[in-house]
Order: sequence, then structure tokens, then C-alpha cells
Amino acid sequence: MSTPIIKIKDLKKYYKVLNRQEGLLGALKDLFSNDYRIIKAVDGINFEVNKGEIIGFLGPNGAGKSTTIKMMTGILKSSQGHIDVNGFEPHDQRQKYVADIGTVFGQRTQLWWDIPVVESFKILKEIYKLSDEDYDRNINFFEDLIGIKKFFSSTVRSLSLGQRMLCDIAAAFLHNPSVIFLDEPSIGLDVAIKQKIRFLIKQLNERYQTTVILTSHDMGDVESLCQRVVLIDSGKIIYDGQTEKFNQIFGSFRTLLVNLDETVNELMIQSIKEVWNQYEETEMFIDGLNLKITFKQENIPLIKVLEILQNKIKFSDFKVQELDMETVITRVYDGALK
Ligand SMILES: Nc1ncnc2c1ncn2[C@@H]1O[C@H](COP(=O)(O)OP(=O)(O)OP(=O)(O)O)[C@@H](O)[C@H]1O
Repeated sequence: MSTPIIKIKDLKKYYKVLNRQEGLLGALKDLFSNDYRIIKAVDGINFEVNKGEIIGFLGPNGAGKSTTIKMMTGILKSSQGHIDVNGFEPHDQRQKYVADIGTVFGQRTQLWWDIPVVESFKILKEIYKLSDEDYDRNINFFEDLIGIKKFFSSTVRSLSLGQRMLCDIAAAFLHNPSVIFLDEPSIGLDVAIKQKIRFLIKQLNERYQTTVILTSHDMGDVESLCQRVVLIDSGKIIYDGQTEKFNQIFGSFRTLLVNLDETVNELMIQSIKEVWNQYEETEMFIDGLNLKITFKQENIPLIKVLEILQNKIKFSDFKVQELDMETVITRVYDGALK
């Protein structure tokens, strides 16, 4: 039986926030105000993660993901509850703890902006007191996987977002940490580089048995990397289970966003809705020239959706997306994963 490397019990983070008043006079009154409200950013969550597991930590904006990750990485102190990561209490033992974890935050780099990539790696080698053998072995492995050495002489500033992300991920694994926190690693990247990033994470996880906590709004990341999904909303866990089950329910949903050429009258909207009503789990929203259709590909393929629309209304542009997190959450509350 595998032993948990991360144990989280009844974890809470409440923020006390001043109810601010408007205007200059309001700002002055705020100085003497006692009018506070409590925001329950994380509200009593429990979960365990086994060594080598990759879990997808998901939720809509404001759900409490970042706050949880900040507590797990020791940046924030919890209001209540316990966190144990590989025997460390992250906040109280932060100095020792940071040597045992790696972090990658999609929007920021942990590498030095103005110096060649190789120099950043050498600085990290010194910080983590890596032996020459361990350093060379890891660099050679990164070279085999993604050809990292071709980036070595460039400054981080001059790399593309995708190249920088590959270097950041490799850097996070350089000191063989027990746990890696990856926050939106593929945000803003194109499909080809996303696939490269997923490949790199998977290979590193397999080689080092590193436990990975991944937050992402991209279901493709989750599908290709995570065996397990933890879904959080309003500070509470609302699903903790296999990605496979999650995918069976949500994986084949798509959202079609259409820009209409002209407004559609009520009669026509009703007539399109009647067509959709013949297919299960299909929904349509219309707002001026924007039409949004959510459908399940098993019930009705995209080509059929477009064909129906083309026969009814005029449009020149459309975009297909995976199901957005807000819709996933609504459906979970409606019992989709029961
Ligand atoms: N320092 C803070 N002070 C007050 N409220 C905060 C603070 N940080 C976060 N919050 C609130 O806590 C809640 C959870 O925020 P959090 O950033 O953890 O969500 P998230 O799931 O990471 O969202 P996103 O995907 O948008 O980053 C939100 O309501 C947010 O406004």
C-alpha cells in the first residue's frame, strides 16, 4: 500500500477584510472603522496525496486554489487545520522545507531574467548544494528530453514563453524535490508546446517519482497528466476522484461560441431551441450577436451542430472550446458526478 506524502486535515484560511466606503470621506472614515467581513477562502478541506501521484487541483476563479497552494508551499499560514508535506509543516519549517519542494508559477519565472539560462541553473546548483554528478546527470536528462542546452546561452528575457516554461519546469526538478507545485504551466501556449510541456512533466514524474500538484484551467493538461482530480469551489472540496470518471462526464462536452452577422428574432430562437431539445444535455444562450451552445459530442457531433445553425442563421465566425469550469461546477452541484 502506498503511503501519503501529503496530509491535509480540516485546513482553513479566513481573511478579515474591511468593508471600505466610497470617496475621500469614506477613506477617512475607514481609518476608524470596525466594519469587517470574513472571507472563507479555504473552508475545511481534507485530502491526502501519495508519493508519485500527479493530482489536478481544479476550480473556478476565486475557488481557493491559490490560497491552498500558498499554504502548502508555506507562503501563507493557515487559520486552522494541519498540513504535513513529507514530514514538514510548510509554514513553520519553511527554511528547510523549500529545499524539498519545487514551484512553477505560470506567470512568473524563478530564473534570473537578464543572465544566460545556464548561469541560472548554476546558481540553483549552488543554492541546493548539488554535487557535480547529480547536476550533470539531471542536465543530461533534460537534454535528452527537450534539448535544454540550446537555450543555455540565451537570457531568460529573450526566450519565448514556451521555451521559458520548459526551462522553468526543468529548473524546478533540478534538485530532485519530493513535491512540485505547478500552477497553470501551459497558460497562453500553443498546442505543440503544451504537448512538449506535458511530456516533460510526465517523464520527470516517472523518473524521479516526484509528487505533482497541478492547477490548470486546461482540461487537456489534466487529462494527459493526472490520475486524480480534486475539485474545489467556495473553499470546499466538491469532488475528489479518478480523472477517468471526471472525463467520462465532462470530457466530451464542448462549447461553441458563434458571432452572428445579424440579430435573431424570438421566433427563430425558439425554432433553434426546438431542434436542440431533441438532443440530450444541449443548452443554448444568446446575447445580442453572441450565441453560445453547450453540447456533448456523443449526443450530437460538432459538424451536425454547425449544419443546423447554418440552415437557420447567418454567421461568419465561430470558436470551439472545452467546457468552462463554471459550467462544470454547476453540473457537479446538479449531481453529475454522483
Ligand atoms: N489576501 C487576500 N485578502 C482577502 N481576500 C483574499 C485574499 N486572497 C484571496 N482572497 C479571496 O479568497 C478567495 C479565494 O481566492 P484564491 O485566489 O485562492 O482563488 P483561486 O481559486 O486561486 O482563483 P483564481 O483561479 O482566480 O486564481 C477569493 O474570494 C479571493 O477574493
